[in-house]
Amino acid sequence: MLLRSAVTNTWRSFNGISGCTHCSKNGAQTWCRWRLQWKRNYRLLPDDVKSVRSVVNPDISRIRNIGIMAHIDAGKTTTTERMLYYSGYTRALGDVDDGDTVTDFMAQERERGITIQSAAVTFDWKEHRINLIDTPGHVDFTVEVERALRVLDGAVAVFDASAGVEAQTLTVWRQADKHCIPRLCFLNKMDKPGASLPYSIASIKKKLKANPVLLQIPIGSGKGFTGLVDLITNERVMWNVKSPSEDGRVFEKTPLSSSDSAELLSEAKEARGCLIEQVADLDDEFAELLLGEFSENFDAVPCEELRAAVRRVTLAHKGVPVLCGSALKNKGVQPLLDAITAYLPAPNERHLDLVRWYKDDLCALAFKVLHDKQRGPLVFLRIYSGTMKAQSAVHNINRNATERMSRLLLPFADQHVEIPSLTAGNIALTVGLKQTVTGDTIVSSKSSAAAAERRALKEDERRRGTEGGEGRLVLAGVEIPEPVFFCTIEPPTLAKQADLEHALTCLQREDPSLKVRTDTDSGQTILCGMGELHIEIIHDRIRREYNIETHLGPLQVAYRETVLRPASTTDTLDRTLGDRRHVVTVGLAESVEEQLPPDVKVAVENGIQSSYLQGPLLGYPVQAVSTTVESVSIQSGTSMAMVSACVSRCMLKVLRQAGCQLLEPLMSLEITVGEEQLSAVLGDLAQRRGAIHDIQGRHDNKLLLASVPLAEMMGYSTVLRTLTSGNATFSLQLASYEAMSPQEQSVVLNKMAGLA
Ligand SMILES: Nc1nc2c(ncn2[C@@H]2O[C@H](COP(=O)(O)OP(=O)(O)OP(=O)(O)O)[C@@H](O)[C@H]2O)c(=O)[nH]1
Repeated sequence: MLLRSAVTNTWRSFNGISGCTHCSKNGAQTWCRWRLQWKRNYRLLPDDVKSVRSVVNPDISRIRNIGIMAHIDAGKTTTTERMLYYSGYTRALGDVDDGDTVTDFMAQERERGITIQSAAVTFDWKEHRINLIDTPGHVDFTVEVERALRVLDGAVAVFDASAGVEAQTLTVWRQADKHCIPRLCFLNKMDKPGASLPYSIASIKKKLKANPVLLQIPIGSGKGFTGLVDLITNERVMWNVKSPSEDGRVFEKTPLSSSDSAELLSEAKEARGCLIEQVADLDDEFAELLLGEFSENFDAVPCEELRAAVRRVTLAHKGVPVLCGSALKNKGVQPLLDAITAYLPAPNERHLDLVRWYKDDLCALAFKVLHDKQRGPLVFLRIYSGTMKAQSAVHNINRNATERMSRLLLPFADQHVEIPSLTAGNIALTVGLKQTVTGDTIVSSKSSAAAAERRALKEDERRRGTEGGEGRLVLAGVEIPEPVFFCTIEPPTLAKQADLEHALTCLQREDPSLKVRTDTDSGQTILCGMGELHIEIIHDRIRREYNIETHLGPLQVAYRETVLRPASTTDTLDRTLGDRRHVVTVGLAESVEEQLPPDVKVAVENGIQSSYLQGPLLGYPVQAVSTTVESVSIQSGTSMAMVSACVSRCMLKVLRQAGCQLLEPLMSLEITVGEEQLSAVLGDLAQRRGAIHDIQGRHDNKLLLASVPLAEMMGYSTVLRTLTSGNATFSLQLASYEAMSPQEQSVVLNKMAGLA
């Protein structure tokens, strides 16, 4: 608390001062005040880190559940670290490159300088509670982003201002669109020589099809980037104040005046004029105000009105405010925090249909599970309605199970603060929920779920014709994409198999994109993941966290299978088990599914679905095939399991008749590379069956857009590093599954059969 008041005082003493040591006539006096302030701060710094215990349940209108999302390396973690520091929760500025950040707390994150797990941090900023989730930028961890977005009310998209919109930004932007999440853009890395505001704005318009609303313009560029003009207030915000630690906490905010350069004044005037006009175009209330009271001088419109209009525009998804700065050089983060509280919505401004059935009863969504060796599974929950209390029983609708929650915690990166209760709008961390997994809906009791069901039914009756059913009481879960890579995993000795299985079960609870199965032929355990890095990290975690040295088999591509032509067939299964004879005949071709009794229909569907899981060619999942049921005849006494078995056998037969073919994952690839190395990269891609779609200029670099089969991309990061002496970056994303040519397919088949 002491630290907080010191920070506020420091800021206040500079806010509104018309000069400082570098630019004012009364510099000496300012310098003195500044020195005094710093002395005071320094005395307070060592022990006075704020405690989240101070405010536990803020008013819902003052909560912001915010995600930070971007392409890899745009600076999300660095920005988050600054936020924690300026809001007074950390003593020192964490640095990704030094491996001492708060949010990247896993050993692998610190070593590699990347975010793997989304971390939730709670802090307050100017009377607002901010629950912030720093999400990974690497495509292998897209599921983490999806889980976070599911429970957020707003997001900050961070960009490298020298690169504009990059491949993964586009993916996370679309994810945010799907969840209707209002956003802000932060153009980071303005200190880089190639940073460009116009380029970034143009790429936001072109690639994201968004409507950027520019709220700031930078002052200086590259190394000379020293501050920005706040177009809402028409103030100059400068970080060139010399401070003992250069940590960016001290900055100077002064109204633009005639002492500023004519160039800056004219640039700011033009940008502010554009902002006012743009907001008036997007918001009728603001347009009316302008045309009424301020028709003579638009510029005189009060900044509060402009700010309120920008907020309405943001919440209505008509525009996206754009701010700029340099997190690494400690510039622009405090105004970003102000913008989060000013423009992004509070939980009660987002509307979820389902929540109204629960009224004031508890309704929460589990969006992440962490496995803690001492405390067991820790479940992250977003509370949508009601209150969550420690030491209470809760009901999991998806599992139809009542569980006891022992403790309730506020998540503070890898540290957790215990609290007695938490209200709607907050993000909680619970201990004791052993059955709950990602995507489950938690309510206070079975009877509260029943009461919600009655309310929903009543509403259905009133509206008549509205779809009812079980689904309406559970919150939508998280979509998990299918893995593209797999490999075998073996423990060092058979005695360790059980430990390995336990480790994999725990890791799967944490990470729904990790799939584990047993190969039916070899009995080997198979790990399936989203990419090379994903599998590498899992391997590493098993070693470090569970102390098991496992051996991974070669990484293999997860192909798919499909059919070449239509086919139909029938099959009869006649089997006597004990004293019971089971006889079933199935014909697969034309649909008569509607006429099947419900239990038979389920059994037939099970048989069809199970045969889709393993195609006849190499046992890969079958896709892009539709099966219709022509006839089913069942002798009395036949079990439904036998019906499913007969359907599966018939499916295998019909799929073989239809002739199967392999589909391979085709990736879209983006490479940023210097002009001199471009030809080497192109030559290499040609050998990888790559198709080049476009080569664009990006400052001094080239941006190469291509598609390449995943099978050709193993170990590509090392190859690219060697080819370009480390001067290129790339990103890879699954685009589609494409049919392989007969020659390529036979290479794969021979390889699998051990012939090549
Ligand atoms: N020049 C410059 N570099 C920055 C800035 N912000 C971050 N960086 C550097 O960019 C690199 C990536 O920063 P991170 O904060 O880890 O980026 P991230 O988006 O969290 O990365 P992932 O979590 O791995 O996706 C690090 O080397 C940072 O030091 C900035 O404002 N200017």
